[in-house]
Amino acid sequence: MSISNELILNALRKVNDPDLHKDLVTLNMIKEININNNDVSVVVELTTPACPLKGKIEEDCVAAIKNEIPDVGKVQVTMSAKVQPSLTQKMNQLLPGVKNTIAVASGKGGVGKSTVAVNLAVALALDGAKVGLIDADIYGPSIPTMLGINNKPRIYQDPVTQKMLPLENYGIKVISIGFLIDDDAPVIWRGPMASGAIKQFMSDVHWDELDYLIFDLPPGTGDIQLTLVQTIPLTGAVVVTTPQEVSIVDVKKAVSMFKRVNVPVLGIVENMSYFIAPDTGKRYDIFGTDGGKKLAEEFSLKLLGQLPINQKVREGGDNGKPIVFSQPDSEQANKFMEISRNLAAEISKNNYNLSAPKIEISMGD
Ligand SMILES: Nc1ncnc2c1ncn2[C@@H]1O[C@H](COP(=O)(O)OP(=O)(O)OP(=O)(O)O)[C@@H](O)[C@H]1O
Repeated sequence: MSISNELILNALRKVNDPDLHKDLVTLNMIKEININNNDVSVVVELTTPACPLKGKIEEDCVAAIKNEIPDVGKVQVTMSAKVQPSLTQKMNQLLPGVKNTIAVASGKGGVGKSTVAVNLAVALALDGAKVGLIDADIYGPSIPTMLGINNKPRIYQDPVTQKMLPLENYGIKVISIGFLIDDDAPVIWRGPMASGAIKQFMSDVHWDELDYLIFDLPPGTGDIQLTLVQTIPLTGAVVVTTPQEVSIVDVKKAVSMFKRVNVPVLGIVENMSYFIAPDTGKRYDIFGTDGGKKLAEEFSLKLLGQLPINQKVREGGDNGKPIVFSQPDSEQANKFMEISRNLAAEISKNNYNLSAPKIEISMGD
C-alpha cells in the first residue's frame, strides 16, 4: 500500500488537542506533510509555543500514524506554534501587532505580583514566545530592578515610526512607569499620571509583533486600577495571592472588579504557599494552607499553580536575574515554567472558545 497525505490525515484525525477537545485536522493544525518512500514527516502548528501538552501531542501523533499505517517507515513529527490573537486585540488599534494582553493583579501589596509577572514573562519567552512587559505599578515600580535594568535608562526612538523603543533583557521587551515618573512624585499625582503613561505605553511605544504583552498592575482595587483595566483592552487577568485569609478577602474584590468590567480571570497563582527548610526538608505552611486553591474552586477559576517561598526567588529579584533564566533546572524555575504554560493554555482555550463559530441547533415545530 502506498502512503498518501489522505492516509496520514486520517490517522491524525484520531489525535485530539486535549485542551481544545477537537482533533488536530479539524483544528487546522497540520501544516506540512512529507512522504519519502515509506518515511513520513509532519509539521504540527500549536496555538502556543508554551503548550503544556506539547510532548504528549507529539507522542500521540507518532503513535496514531504507526497504528493506522502499519507499513510506515520512520515517522518524524515537528512541533511549531502560532499564537492566535484574542478578540479584544483584533479590535485594538493602538496595539495592532500585539496578540494578547494580560494583566497581573493582586488584592493587596507584597504578595509577589511583580516577581510572578517577571518570571512568567521570561518563562514564556524561553518557550519561544514574543513577550513584552509593562510595569504599571505606580506605587513601587520594581520590574526594572528585577530585570537588571537601571532605574532611568536612556530610551531610544525607532527611526521609522519615531516611537519609543522598549528596553530588552532576558528575551523580553520592557517599559516601566518608573522610567517616566519622578520617584518623589506624591501619590495623589500618580493616578492621573499613571493612566496617561499607560495610554502612552500603548500608543507611543514601538512594540512591533508580540504574542503576549503582560501588565504588572498596582496592587488593590481602587479607582486607579479600575481606570487602568478599562483603559487596557485586556485578553484576561491573572490574580496573585498568598494563602492567607487577609489576602484572600482582598483577592475576591479583585476578581469581582474584573468581572464587573468583563475581563476574564484566566487563573489564580498562589504564591508563598509553603516553605521547605533546606536543612531538614520539613514543610512549613507559613501563611496557611491552600487559600488560593480554595478560592479558585469557589469562583470556578483555574489554579495556575502554587509557588513555595524560596530564598533564591527573592535573591533573583534583588539581583536582577529572574530564577527561570539564571537557574532553569531548579524546582522553583520548573514551577514558574509550569504556571506560564498553564496560563498560555488558558489563553488559547479562551481565544478558541470565543472565536469558534457557535453551532445553532434549530428546534423543529
Ligand atoms: N516565592 C517567593 N519566595 C521568596 N521571596 C518572594 C517570593 N515571591 C516574592 N518574594 C519576595 O517578596 C517581596 C515582594 O514581592 P513583589 O515585589 O514581587 O510583590 P508585589 O506583590 O509586586 O509587591 P508590591 O505590592 O510592592 O507591588 C520581594 O522582596 C520578592 O523578592
